[in-house]
Amino acid sequence: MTNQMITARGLTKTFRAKGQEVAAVQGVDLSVAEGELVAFLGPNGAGKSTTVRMLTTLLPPTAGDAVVAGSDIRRDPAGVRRRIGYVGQGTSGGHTQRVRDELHAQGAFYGMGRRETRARAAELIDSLELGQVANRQVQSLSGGQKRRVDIALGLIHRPELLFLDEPSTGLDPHSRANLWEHIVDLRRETGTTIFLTTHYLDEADQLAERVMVMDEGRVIADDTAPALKQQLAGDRVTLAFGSATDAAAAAARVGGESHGAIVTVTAPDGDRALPRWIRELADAGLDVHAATHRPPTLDDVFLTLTGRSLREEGAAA
Ligand SMILES: Nc1ncnc2c1ncn2[C@@H]1O[C@H](COP(=O)(O)OP(=O)(O)OP(=O)(O)O)[C@@H](O)[C@H]1O
Repeated sequence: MTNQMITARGLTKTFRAKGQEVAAVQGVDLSVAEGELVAFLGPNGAGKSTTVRMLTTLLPPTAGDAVVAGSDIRRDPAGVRRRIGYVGQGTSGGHTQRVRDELHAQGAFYGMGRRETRARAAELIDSLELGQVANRQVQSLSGGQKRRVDIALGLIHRPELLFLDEPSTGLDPHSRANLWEHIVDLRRETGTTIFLTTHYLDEADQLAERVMVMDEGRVIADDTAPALKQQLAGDRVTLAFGSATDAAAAAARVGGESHGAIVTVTAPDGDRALPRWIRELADAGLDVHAATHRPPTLDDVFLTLTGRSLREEGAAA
């Protein structure tokens, strides 16, 4: 049987701020197996960071329990902290120390010996391609380099489980892609279990073996990205007609929606259904002038589940 690295049951956090209650996390159940790379996806304010802060023992839950890397978060928080790495949002913001010294200090913090710390720091500097900047002050680095230093700091004590809270927020697309490559490589080399939060759909889609979608304090979906897309969204097919009347008649036949002369329809195997629809509609005297087909995205999944688009919310934020 696979060992579980995280098991949480009924995890709940209610904040009281200015006389108001905020139900940030509402009874979350989750399991992460050893070696998995899981993305925790959701819009701003969904409760992702609050969940991670409870799992990493930075915040006591209002209710519920969790066992993380073999220790109970309430009974043995020190045990959890010893075995996990945590990279928060903007951890190494304004450090005046050099990269290498920062890593050495972190090793000492975890009680590692001098020789072991130095060897481990050198290894991480190498695998995260920080060699060129190892003697520079952290505060002088680019956003992408700083995030790689954050990850090295989180990994210095060889944790079994690494939490990355929005690792690529604020990075340009090139630096984000570069950071993902490093995360994937590290994972392949070390087998570290990784739990990352993100509100980037493509990040969750490309990086993670499993995606948990969170909204308004609850986990509303939990599966692989292809399974979520297939089960909850389906292919999106768009058909164009010569008139709104034709489109309305066609929509009724194929089970889609018409907007002016355009029909949109969602189907599990839209690519295969398309030629059949075109034939059947032509037989009924409804000429398809143009047709497009696109596979579903995680945003379609979120839209199906919540009626809202995560992409628009992300853009608004
Ligand atoms: N210390 C706090 N006091 C009061 N409310 C809080 C506190 N921390 C978080 N919240 C609220 O809890 C909810 C969940 O916040 P959380 O930061 O967990 O969301 P998130 O999914 O991580 O969002 P983001 O993607 O913006 O980081 C939000 O409504 C937030 O305003």
